[in-house]
Amino acid sequence: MFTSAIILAAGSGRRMGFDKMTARLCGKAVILYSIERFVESDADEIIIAASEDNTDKIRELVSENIHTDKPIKIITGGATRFESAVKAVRQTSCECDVVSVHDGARPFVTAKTADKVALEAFRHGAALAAVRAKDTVKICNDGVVTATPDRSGLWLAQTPQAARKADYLAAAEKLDVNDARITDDASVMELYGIKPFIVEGSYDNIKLTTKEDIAMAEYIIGKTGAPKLCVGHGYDVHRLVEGRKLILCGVEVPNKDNLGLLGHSDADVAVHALMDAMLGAAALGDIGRHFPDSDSRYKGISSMKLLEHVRKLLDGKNAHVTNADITIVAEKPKLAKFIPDMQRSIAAALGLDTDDVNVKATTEEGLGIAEDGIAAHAVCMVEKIG
Ligand SMILES: Nc1ccn([C@@H]2O[C@H](COP(=O)(O)OP(=O)(O)OP(=O)(O)O)[C@@H](O)[C@H]2O)c(=O)n1
Ligand SMILES: C[C@](O)(CO)[C@H](O)COP(=O)(O)O
Repeated sequence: MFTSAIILAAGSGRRMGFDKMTARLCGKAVILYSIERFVESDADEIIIAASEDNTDKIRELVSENIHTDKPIKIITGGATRFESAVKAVRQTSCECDVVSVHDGARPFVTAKTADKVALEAFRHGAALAAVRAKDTVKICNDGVVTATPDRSGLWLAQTPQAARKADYLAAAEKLDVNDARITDDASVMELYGIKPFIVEGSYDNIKLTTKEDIAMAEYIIGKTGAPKLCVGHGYDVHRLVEGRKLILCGVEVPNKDNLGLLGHSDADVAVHALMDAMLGAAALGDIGRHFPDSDSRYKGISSMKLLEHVRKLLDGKNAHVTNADITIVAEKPKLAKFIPDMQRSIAAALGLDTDDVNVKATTEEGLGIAEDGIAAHAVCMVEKIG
């Protein structure tokens, strides 16, 4: 069974008041929670329907945070949820048997529920995650109750909602995208004549619709494992010699004395200190252990490449840097005018805002090690989830 997961992120967030897909929830963009669960699931590919306004940001979030061989495609959604879903289904692989549509606004789906819904859709034609109604439900007209349906048969629909691709497309052909009865994918299948199978979901699989839902989502994250904050510190020194490039925080610093730092890699002492701080916070050792100078693969390598690798090591532990502060200790050359570029370079490498990265330079008043070399200290905060 080939399953295509579709994550809907093309809504306008009108009731929330801002784009909820790219907003951060405990430090992580909302859309990333669902993408990670579908990467973990048995789905064979992921199609994200984004809006014209959030496509670039979502593309950036995916490329910086999601490391998988699973194909991920980002398409432009439509004016309604149904239209976005249909556009995405049309972009699935020709091998696809089952399409499983999920609201990007439901960050707490689990891979297990996603797999169960897809499997039951393959067996029964359509399936959805849902929970039993806990409250008594009233049907009203003109402000007065006209009926109280039997609660034992009432379920609250969640996502994912899945169907066989061929049936979903055939149903879409027959239906009007603006049909007010279509509030979810299960109703598409019902109107087509297929009875969706219910997979009992979790009350935690809430949809972020209004601002109050954010507080609930933070509570759920706390319940399932509050993010733990860990601090890390790194320190490094390299000797200054003639005839090498001087690279600091990934930025080349030209200088009249033609001085650069000596080392097995490009000897970017500031990035080395930062990597040690990150590895320290995540209890992953130090750069000597991960990139030994006896290994020829690292000869002359850009330390920014090593930083990319360290970031992936942290991702593997569900750990993300939330801010970094680097102090470069150098008597020469003067570094002030290069600092904004250094901050931008580190922020881009770590997927942070430039406001979350600080680089500063100081001397040792001619009293210390910085006479013949450059040293760097770095501290960073790392948030570990789960
Ligand atoms: N044209 C649309 C409308 C909605 N959605 C997606 O469908 C899901 C459920 O929609 P909802 O919670 O209503 O999101 P919004 O449409 O963004 O919210 P609002 O109705 O308040 O504008 C969300 O993941 C949303 O991004 C979509 O992909 N395309
Ligand atoms: C699909 C859904 O999440 C099931 O509960 C819901 O119907 C989406 O509704 P919205 O009007 O797009 O918020």
